[in-house]
Amino acid sequence: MASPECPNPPPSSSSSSSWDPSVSLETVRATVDSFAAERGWHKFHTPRNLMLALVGEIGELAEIFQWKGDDGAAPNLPAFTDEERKHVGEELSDVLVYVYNLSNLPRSSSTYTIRLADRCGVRLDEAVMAKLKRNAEKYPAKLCYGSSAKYTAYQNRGQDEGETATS
Ligand SMILES: Nc1ccn([C@H]2C[C@H](O)[C@@H](COP(=O)(O)OP(=O)(O)OP(=O)(O)O)O2)c(=O)n1
Repeated sequence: MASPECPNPPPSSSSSSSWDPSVSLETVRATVDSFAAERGWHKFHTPRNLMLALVGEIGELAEIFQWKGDDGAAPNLPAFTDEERKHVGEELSDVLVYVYNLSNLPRSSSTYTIRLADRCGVRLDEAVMAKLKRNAEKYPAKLCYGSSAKYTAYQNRGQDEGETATS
């Protein structure tokens, strides 16, 4: 039986951004897995620690949206500066990285992360690859192997030893 016609059909897509198909979620997962292995960090990436890290990154994301109001945080983020928009992409990337490490979490969590980026007009495919590169620079394997300390703990030591651990 034919389905009844919708009187006001929605537009087929409201998407303002796109996704490079060469950046797959498997690329993100595998890159983070190598990143953790090269630093001896699998022992820190327990479900408990990843869940807490995920909540922390969602808090950082929420902070950028705080006080913007409904209109300011409408699709494509009209009240956000370019810097804030870039920051949204970075925090969404961290959320995606941690959600995807918690592979037992419902995949709807990554769906919401990707959908949110799309509605913000943020290219999450580009942002997440840039953030993964940045993470590797911030946490030089030689300096942080086997340690769960924040990158700020290596900054001075890195300069002394000719390594980079930039903020
Ligand atoms: N033990 C760790 C530490 C970091 N990361 C990765 C996942 C995130 O993508 C990013 C998080 O790094 P930071 O904890 O340094 O947090 P931020 O990048 O948000 O830096 P800041 O808190 O200075 O804004 O690095 C990880 O996988 N495991």
